Amino acid sequence: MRIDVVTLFPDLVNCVSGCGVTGRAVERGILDLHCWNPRDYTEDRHRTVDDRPYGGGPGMVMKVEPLRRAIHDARQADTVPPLVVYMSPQGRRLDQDAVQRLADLPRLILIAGRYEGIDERLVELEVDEEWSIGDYVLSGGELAAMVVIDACARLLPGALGDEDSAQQDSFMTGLLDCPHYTRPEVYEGRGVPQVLLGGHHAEIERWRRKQALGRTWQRRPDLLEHRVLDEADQRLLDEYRRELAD
Ligand SMILES: NC(=O)c1ccc(NCc2ccccc2N2CCOCC2)nc1
Repeated sequence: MRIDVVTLFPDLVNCVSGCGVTGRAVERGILDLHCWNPRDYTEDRHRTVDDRPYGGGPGMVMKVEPLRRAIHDARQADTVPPLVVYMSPQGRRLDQDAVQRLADLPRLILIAGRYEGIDERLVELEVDEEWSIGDYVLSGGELAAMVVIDACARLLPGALGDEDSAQQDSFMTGLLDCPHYTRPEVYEGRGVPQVLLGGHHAEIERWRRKQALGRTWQRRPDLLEHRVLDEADQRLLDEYRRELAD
């Protein structure tokens, strides 16, 4: 998968290619990441990428032309047609299904805005979809773009070793994850659930599924609202709730 990011801070975005799952994906050639800086597409002496907003008001707005030229070069860098995504608080809320859809595409161009945002005519002319990583304001779109890059990279074949793919599955079920434990077996008087020490795999899987269902019901009931639990899951959830009552 190829991802191009249009950003005034390529050094920030390129951090993802230096470490972890994303770094390994880049190293393995699973993820092809490139940054394009609108400041390199200015023609004035001061390399101006922003200007004052029409209608007045605080802050500055990113100019169309430098962004447009950067996007044009990003598009031309590969024959594969890209989906152009603008990261903004006004975008649709990103969730795992949306990430899976983006990760299945051969190419993405992510636009990271700064200042108070970008000129609306750039959005009209170049942007296919607007996405938000959550209802909060960041100083720029770069961190949102890096979230998209990370979330997509994990889904690319070969990016996760087997040891991680189990982690992937638990989130793919649309449920919250179960608790995790590792050595020491007792820490400040707190032990590990006995079932995890017994090596009985069916029992362990059952316990993990029950914890995932129970925690989802307790913390994010909205995730269960549109979900019909099969009989086995419903029984596990009932058991979890009974144990809570004890
Ligand atoms: N939730 C998100 O995905 C998210 C994404 C970007 C972002 N910021 C960049 C930005 C992009 C577009 C418009 C405005 C802005 N902002 C610029 C700085 O000033 C505030 C407005 N913030 C949050």
